[in-house]
Amino acid sequence: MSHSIEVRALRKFYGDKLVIDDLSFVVEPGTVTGFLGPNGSGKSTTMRLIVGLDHPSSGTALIGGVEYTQLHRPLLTVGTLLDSEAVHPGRSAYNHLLYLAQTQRIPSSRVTEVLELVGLLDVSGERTGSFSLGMRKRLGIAAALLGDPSVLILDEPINGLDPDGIYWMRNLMKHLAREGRTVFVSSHLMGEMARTADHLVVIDHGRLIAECTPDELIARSSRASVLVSSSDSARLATVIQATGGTADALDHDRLTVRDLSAHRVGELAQQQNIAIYQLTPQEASLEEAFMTLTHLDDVEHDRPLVTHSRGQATP
Ligand SMILES: Nc1ncnc2c1ncn2[C@@H]1O[C@H](COP(=O)(O)OP(=O)(O)OP(=O)(O)O)[C@@H](O)[C@H]1O
Repeated sequence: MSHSIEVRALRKFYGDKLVIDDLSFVVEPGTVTGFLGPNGSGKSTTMRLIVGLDHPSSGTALIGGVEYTQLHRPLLTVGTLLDSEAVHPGRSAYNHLLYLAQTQRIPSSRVTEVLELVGLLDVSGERTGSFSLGMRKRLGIAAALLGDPSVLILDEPINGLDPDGIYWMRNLMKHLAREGRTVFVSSHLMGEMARTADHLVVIDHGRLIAECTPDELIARSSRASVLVSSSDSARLATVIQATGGTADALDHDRLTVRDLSAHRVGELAQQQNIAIYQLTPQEASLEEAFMTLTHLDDVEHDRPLVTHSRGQATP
């Protein structure tokens, strides 16, 4: 059975500092949900609250309707890869996983299975202290998958991986979601999230600012633009500005135009007898959309971009 993650009116104070501020969102099974936010916005804290490593000041974080600490054998429901997870450097990969398996009465045959799944079977007898960052991440994923859980909570799993490792992790997360699992993953790498995530939860200063698909976030961005190369950039820029657009020179014959469509720019150039060499709509990247969203003022943050009905689940 698959479980969703449901965060409701979550607040967390550290001393008198409010770090998580009335945060609510839902993560559904069968999807990779990216958890985005600037440094210090509260992603790791939220994940720690979900898995009971810290207590909320108020509000709830439920997995399949119950708190993590109420789960009887948690590794069978939730697999985690959190930054803080430490592995004893003197222990072999196999023994590390075997120890974890024994704490939850998971058969040792599963240890071999997950080692094979993450590509560490050949080095499973080696001490983890000699492992590269990529190998340690794979070992962390193996530990997360040990109990064949329906929910995976992964904090920055891609950070520090080489291109092969990123490709492997991306496909693994998609595969796990296709199997019907709930995959909740934080990342700083917007390009990766655009390729991997079906849904996004975006926070800033501990508050929800968007719960939507990557495409919806990009559509919200005001950074969409048109790249124009022409025979007279300076004159075209003047006309564009007089018509309500903005035009920034990229170099002597190219402009980046905002707030006017490519169609309109073409018409204006024709009216002015300016030759157009190139006219290309530029879709904002997820990174640009994210920058736009996280630089909105507080008033606009009071109206988060929630385009999915799961954001309105019952309290
Ligand atoms: N145990 C703690 N005691 C006091 N403050 C804390 C504690 N843990 C986190 N914080 C503060 O809470 C805020 C959110 O931190 P958190 O690590 O959750 O953010 P993050 O979004 O995961 O950041 P990053 O992307 O840089 O990892 C930060 O201001 C951090 O300093």
